[in-house]
Amino acid sequence: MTSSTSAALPLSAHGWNEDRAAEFAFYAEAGLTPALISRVDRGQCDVLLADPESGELRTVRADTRPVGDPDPVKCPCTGDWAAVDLAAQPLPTVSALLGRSTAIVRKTAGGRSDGQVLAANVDTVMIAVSLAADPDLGRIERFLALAWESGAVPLVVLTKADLVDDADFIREDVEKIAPGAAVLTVSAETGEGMDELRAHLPGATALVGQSGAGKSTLTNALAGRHAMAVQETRSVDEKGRHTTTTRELIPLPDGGVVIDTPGLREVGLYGGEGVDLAFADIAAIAERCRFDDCSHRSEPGCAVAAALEDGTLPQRRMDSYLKLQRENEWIASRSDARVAAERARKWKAVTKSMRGSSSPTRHDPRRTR
Ligand SMILES: Nc1nc2c(ncn2[C@@H]2O[C@H](COP(=O)(O)OP(=O)(O)OP(=O)(O)O)[C@@H](O)[C@H]2O)c(=O)[nH]1
Ligand SMILES: [Zn+2]
Repeated sequence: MTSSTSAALPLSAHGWNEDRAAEFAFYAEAGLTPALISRVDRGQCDVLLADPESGELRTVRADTRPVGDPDPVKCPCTGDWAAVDLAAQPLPTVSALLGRSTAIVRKTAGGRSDGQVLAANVDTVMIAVSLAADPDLGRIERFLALAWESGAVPLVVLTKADLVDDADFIREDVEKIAPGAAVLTVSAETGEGMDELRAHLPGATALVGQSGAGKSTLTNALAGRHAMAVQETRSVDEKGRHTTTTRELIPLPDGGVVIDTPGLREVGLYGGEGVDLAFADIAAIAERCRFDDCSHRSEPGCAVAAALEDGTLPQRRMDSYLKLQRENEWIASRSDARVAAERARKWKAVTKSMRGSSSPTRHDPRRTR
């Protein structure tokens, strides 16, 4: 066993594995320590690491400025694995980030087309939905698209089952809009469904959902301690103050981690295949269309139109699919425009520097090389 893996031993229960150790070997030679980012603030973060002396898991404050990036998606985020220089003064520094196995990326709130990483390296994205109000199917579909796109496995958890009599009926409705994902009902209050939930959560889990959905309550139940503050009143469901204000990673006593995220009001998608995965049932129907490139508008032999007609595919779900697809296309076109603008800017800089270095023997830049 190399010193870098033995030093990281307590981290093995929380996601450190051979792939990460192999990627880290380079940094181990430079004397850096492997660490898991548990929360990020402006310019600094908390990391979990194995204390080099005692071998115990310990939280350390570190400077993140060396790994800052103009692209917010590349900035350090909760769940990232990092190489930390513990000897740096006045504060340990994060010298590098390891590659991410998964990342939950949403479009930043507001009109901009930047991405924002909610959590990195999670195996499961747990979508918490309160049973205290009628579930908003469109919103769940949106969260599912975000979850599928992350590369992790989505899991829908209907919370506060103690408040309703028809939890199982609601679960059946939600299962219909969540192809490929498990849907569970739980109550943190009575403990109902909690064992089944635990069985679904090996490894790293991120909790997403609206404010008041019960994410922090679930995090505390899973952690077996009061790790996160919980809303005081129960009447604020679906609106109300946001209790959780930062994304926080909590190591679980039996291994694995949970990342609690603040309630999300706006969940803009950030492109990719997530929408198609979330609506795999529609893709399956479309395979039966007569034409391979059927637009499902007016073509003869359109299986999607037939499914809408006979009600096997609800119009609401089709509309939701088209809406999320359009949103994704908009983001894709925006990032294409951004790439083109970036390229133009670089080209301008290159030609400018060529002009600046003009000499009597200057060549036509198009003909050099
Ligand atoms: N009856 C009942 N109430 C619950 C249950 N789980 C959570 N609650 C209540 O729901 C409210 C919101 O719970 P939180 O855990 O703070 O919700 P959150 O999703 O973390 O909210 P933000 O931190 O704002 O994103 C609190 O008053 C909880 O006590 C449950 O299983 N049953
Ligand atoms: Zn069709």
